[in-house]
Amino acid sequence: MKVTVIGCGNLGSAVVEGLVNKGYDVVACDKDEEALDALSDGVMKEKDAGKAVEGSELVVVAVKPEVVGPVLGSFDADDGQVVASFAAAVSLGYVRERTDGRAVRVMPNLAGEYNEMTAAVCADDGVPDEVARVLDDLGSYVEVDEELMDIATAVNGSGPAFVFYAMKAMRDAGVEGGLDEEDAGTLVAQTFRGAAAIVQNDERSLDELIDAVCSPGGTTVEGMEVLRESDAGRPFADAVGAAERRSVEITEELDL
Ligand SMILES: NC(=O)C1=CN([C@@H]2O[C@H](COP(=O)(O)OP(=O)(O)OC[C@H]3O[C@@H](n4cnc5c(N)ncnc54)[C@H](OP(=O)(O)O)[C@@H]3O)[C@@H](O)[C@H]2O)C=CC1
Ligand SMILES: O=C(O)[C@@H]1CCC=N1
Repeated sequence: MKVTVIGCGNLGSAVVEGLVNKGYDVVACDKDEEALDALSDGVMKEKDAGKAVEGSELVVVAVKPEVVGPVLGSFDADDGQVVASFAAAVSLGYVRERTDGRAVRVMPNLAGEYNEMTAAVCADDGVPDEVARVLDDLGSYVEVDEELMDIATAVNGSGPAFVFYAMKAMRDAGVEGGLDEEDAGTLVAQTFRGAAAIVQNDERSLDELIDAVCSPGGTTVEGMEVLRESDAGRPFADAVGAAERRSVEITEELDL
């Protein structure tokens, strides 16, 4: 399957590389030559969006929200092509009005590069097969009503940054305690990965899993007391709330 990705910055390049990993024919389009040069050799590179979308079943638009309109105006899609906006705050209706292709709104994240992304998707008549296949190959997806895209953006689009912040705090504490920075980084990264694997495979709730780690009279219970007393979950919830509000605000400010 041929996929065109327009906008190959932080997010678009991750999507391109994730698709290359899975053997897709990928056409990368960016106005910035350096962004194209940084991509894998197997990728077709094209600066002109009109040429880049020719023959592609799926066109991914991964530019900043304010550039989505001009980009959609720079190529003609037909109704046999799917045009998926991967931009925050850009409504499905905004895309639909600017393309003859089938419009889809996706909120992805940077883990697409390693085929570990999860995405939230909304579309008019269910998720088109082309999008379902690509998102499955990049990781996984959930279909949500459009009114939930702002909170989904905060949770899974912005989410990796919040997780990196928590990881940094734990790594730095490890270094402060005497661990080598690289060793601490390895321990923290695999701890997050392992914890995620448990959550994805175990039927116990998050609270039950916390209890499973807390041996009576042991070490974890002391750490959990610190987290609970300082209500350490609150700033994370507030961060998600702030990101959600900003998503709504961008849509309103730019009439997207
Ligand atoms: N970064 C992330 O983790 C996530 C981002 N997103 C969404 O992805 C989109 C892109 O974000 P991000 O990758 O961070 O942004 P970047 O600025 O890193 O990437 C955007 C790229 O698009 C290029 N570009 C701008 N105008 C055009 C054009 N007319 N034609 C082709 N390419 C163009 C930019 O070039 P130049 O730099 O020269 O302007 C740049 O290389 C945003 O809408 C964002 O909401 C969604 C989820 C996660
Ligand atoms: O920060 C942003 O606006 C984009 C959308 C989600 C992640 N990055």
